Amino acid sequence: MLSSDFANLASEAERMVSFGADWLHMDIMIDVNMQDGHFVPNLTIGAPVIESLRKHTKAYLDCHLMVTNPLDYVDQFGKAGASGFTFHVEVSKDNWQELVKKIKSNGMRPGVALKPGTPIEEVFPLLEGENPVEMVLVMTVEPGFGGQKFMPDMMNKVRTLREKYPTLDIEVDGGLGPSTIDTAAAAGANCIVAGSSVFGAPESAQVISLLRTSVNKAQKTC
Ligand SMILES: O=C(CO)[C@@H](O)[C@H](O)COP(=O)(O)O
Repeated sequence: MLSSDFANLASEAERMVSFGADWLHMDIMIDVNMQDGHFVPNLTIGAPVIESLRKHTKAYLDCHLMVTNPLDYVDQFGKAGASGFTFHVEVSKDNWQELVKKIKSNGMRPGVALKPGTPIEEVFPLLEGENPVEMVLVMTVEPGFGGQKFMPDMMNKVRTLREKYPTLDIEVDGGLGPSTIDTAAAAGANCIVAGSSVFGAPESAQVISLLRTSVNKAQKTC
């Protein structure tokens, strides 16, 4: 939803659901009380906006927390009605087990994300054991802004994940659209985040349908 009209978020959400979106991907960029800056060079929305939006939609709110201390936000987002809570592995190597437990106890689905420069091996521990994350978000752009160019090199990460974890939900995020979806789907991605290619299209519903068809051809959708 980063590409949507934030002044009309509820109606934009309803519009995308009516066009066939399965999930609404919410880019959360809200580091506060940070001495050393922010996890990403941008600010967007926080839990109060999720709480307001939840009053207008039953859609799955797939929250991607691009923040330095995700543990600080779990309770807020759970109470606000978030469906998925995806944190970054770069800032949770020491406390991901606590994070996953807290996310689940708040009724949300835990996911882990990684930036383009982070090796895929860094998420493997979070997929093992009795309390694993349930989705991996492979960033295909540097997080912080929509409308950037898809990074095809990230598909090696998706292929590696798909081979190792055949039933895992693998989400890709950044520069996905009609010209890049087949590459991502063929690599094994089954959850597709698309902002500017959908919101910027004259026929958004057609783009959503094209994305889904490509993934269905390659494998099942998430
Ligand atoms: O998390 C991010 C950006 O930080 C992504 O969700 C982008 O917002 C995707 O936008 P498009 O590349 O699809 O326009």
